[in-house]
Amino acid sequence: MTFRLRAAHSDDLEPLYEMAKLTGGGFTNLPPDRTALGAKLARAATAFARTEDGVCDEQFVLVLENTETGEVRGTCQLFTQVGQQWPFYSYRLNTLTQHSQELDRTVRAEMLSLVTDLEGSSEVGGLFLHPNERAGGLGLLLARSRYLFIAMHRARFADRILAELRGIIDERGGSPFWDGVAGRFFGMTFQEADYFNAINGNQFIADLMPKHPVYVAMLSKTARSAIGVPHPSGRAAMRMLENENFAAEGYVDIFDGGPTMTAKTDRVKSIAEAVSGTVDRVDLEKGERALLATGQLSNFRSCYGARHISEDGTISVNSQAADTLGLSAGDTVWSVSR
Ligand SMILES: CC(C)(COP(=O)(O)OP(=O)(O)OC[C@H]1O[C@@H](n2cnc3c(N)ncnc32)[C@H](O)[C@@H]1OP(=O)(O)O)[C@@H](O)C(=O)NCCC(=O)NCCSC(=O)CCC(=O)O
Repeated sequence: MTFRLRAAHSDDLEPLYEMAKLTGGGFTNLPPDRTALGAKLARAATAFARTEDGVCDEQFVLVLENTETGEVRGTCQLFTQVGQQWPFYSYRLNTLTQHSQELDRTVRAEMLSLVTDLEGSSEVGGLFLHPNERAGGLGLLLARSRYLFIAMHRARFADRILAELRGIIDERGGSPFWDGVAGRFFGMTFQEADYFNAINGNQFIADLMPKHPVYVAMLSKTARSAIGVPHPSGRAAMRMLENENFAAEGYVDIFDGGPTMTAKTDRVKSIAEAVSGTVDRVDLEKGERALLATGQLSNFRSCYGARHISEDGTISVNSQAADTLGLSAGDTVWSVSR
């Protein structure tokens, strides 16, 4: 079976909707709502169509396609500049240390402070692979292809990049962090808020969120233990982010407490190691396993393959990858070791 990533277009609405229904909720970037997904695809079409360089508030959607059946089996997204239309709020976990001489006691209090520190960053998100295709390396293809896309369109992205991981959700679909923090100010369950959020965006959360720092010690044990902890199904995503040099630096989602991971864009491993070259031969038999990508914007496509980089910088690729990407000698290809 051969898989290829490509730019999403409006015909991908139904498969995206079918996948969105499988996420189990709380997955902000992939709501199971045709109107919201259609708007996302329209926004991506505008981003793919703009050819000037420079960072502005845009969003790209990519899909993973089985090249034999044409079926869409996975998706991922890139946001170039968060916090432009509305503030991008996060909770930052801070520590306040105080000392009493009379008691000879030092007390450390952890606090969650509402901040907009990450405003202006780029974001990767909406990573989803159909459950039947998991554990075979396709998740890595999906995630890492985005970094090749960034390397290939570097001027369209900011110098810092973030990824938000979904937080803990209990058996009833509730969020212990929501129940302990924001939920107290909204008069809504997490599921109601999640649904409203999927359809209308999360501005209402920012509007009604308490603006003062929250002392962690005053939260329930279940809310406390959800701070900065990813949903179990997000562990693979977290592992992949860590492998790319992203780190959790104390920022958590104001909604579900899930960790926000950040990195300097040029230090993301797959971006730093991505190289471009002109295709020499397309019949390579033995080479280094690699991710290969080609094409600009709406014509972007990527897949797994094999490469050999010659001393003059030209690159030979295996015939299957060349077929999958439609490559011939003289084309430009970007690659990174697998
Ligand atoms: C995240 C993906 C796409 C990953 O796909 P696969 O499970 O097929 O992954 P894979 O390619 O086989 O493996 C990727 C890497 O994760 C590791 N891995 C796999 N399962 C793991 C687990 N349970 N705990 C820790 N690590 C795990 C593998 O060893 C491998 O790392 P090594 O190579 O080191 O062995 C999928 O699991 C999925 O769709 N999950 C449900 C949706 C979801 O939670 N998406 C993330 C949302 S968060 C988001 O979108 C923001 C983050 C982002 O966009 O990057």
